[in-house]
Amino acid sequence: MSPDVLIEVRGLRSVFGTQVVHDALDLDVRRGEILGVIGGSGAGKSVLLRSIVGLKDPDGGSVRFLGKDTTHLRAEDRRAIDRRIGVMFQDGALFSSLTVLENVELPLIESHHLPPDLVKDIALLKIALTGLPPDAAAKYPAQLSGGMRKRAGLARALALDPEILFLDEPTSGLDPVGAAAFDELISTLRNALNLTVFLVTHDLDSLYSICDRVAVLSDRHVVVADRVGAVENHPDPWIQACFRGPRARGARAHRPVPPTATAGAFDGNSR
Ligand SMILES: Nc1ncnc2c1ncn2[C@@H]1O[C@H](COP(=O)(O)OP(=O)(O)OP(=O)(O)O)[C@@H](O)[C@H]1O
Repeated sequence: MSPDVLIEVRGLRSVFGTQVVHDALDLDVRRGEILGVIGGSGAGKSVLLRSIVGLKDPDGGSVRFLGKDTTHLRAEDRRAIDRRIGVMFQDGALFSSLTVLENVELPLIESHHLPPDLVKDIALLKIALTGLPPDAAAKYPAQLSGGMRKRAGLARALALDPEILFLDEPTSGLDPVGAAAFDELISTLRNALNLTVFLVTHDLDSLYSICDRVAVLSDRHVVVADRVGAVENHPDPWIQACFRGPRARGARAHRPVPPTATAGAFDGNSR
């Protein structure tokens, strides 16, 4: 396994009853990249994310994290890998009975034996990193806007200083300005914190503006994983329908010039 590959998925099979969601699925996640994962509704993007982060056992094949097969780990080794992974689910998946601060403190309390004051300081730092105002820390999730809840979910995903961040449709439900700001935040954090980002999305603007590579799920496997400029020319019918539509034309037209800092963070960034 190349040292540039952080996660290697090989021959993944995922089954629910009689439904085969993934079959012979291969995918590499390279260190430092923002990998966009797209596909039609029900193509298996979220199940793939859950399989990689250990929330669903593969029904076949393997998931390797830094060369280590994660499917047959002792609990202690699983916890060590979990500490290197941050996950932000679509709705933020915050505990409604806890404040934002308490939500972000929780993984720190569960994983480290740190003094309460230090836990609080680290959590407040993560909250600030995501651009939330200081008064958001004391609020409950129901008192926040959708965009603020997503930032709070991101702060919690960053709590343990992960190497790799998994984001499940982070811009869904945001207005275009809020979605663009969230994209920029992800790109900035990737560069500042040397993160690798696995981004499940339906948002074509995100693909063009921040993703180094795009993996397309169709027909139970990854049809192509490449720079967006190469993916959009792939002959797969779903890809053609996706990238030839009016929304893709709009996203391409607004493609920003990649910042030089982004280019430096990932060698393969050559959109
Ligand atoms: N726990 C589960 N039990 C049974 N079926 C499941 C379960 N989780 C997912 N599935 C099925 O697996 C398939 C893939 O689901 P998944 O959520 O990964 O799709 P997706 O590509 O993320 O879709 P969307 O873009 O709509 O969110 C769907 O048909 C879904 O119904």
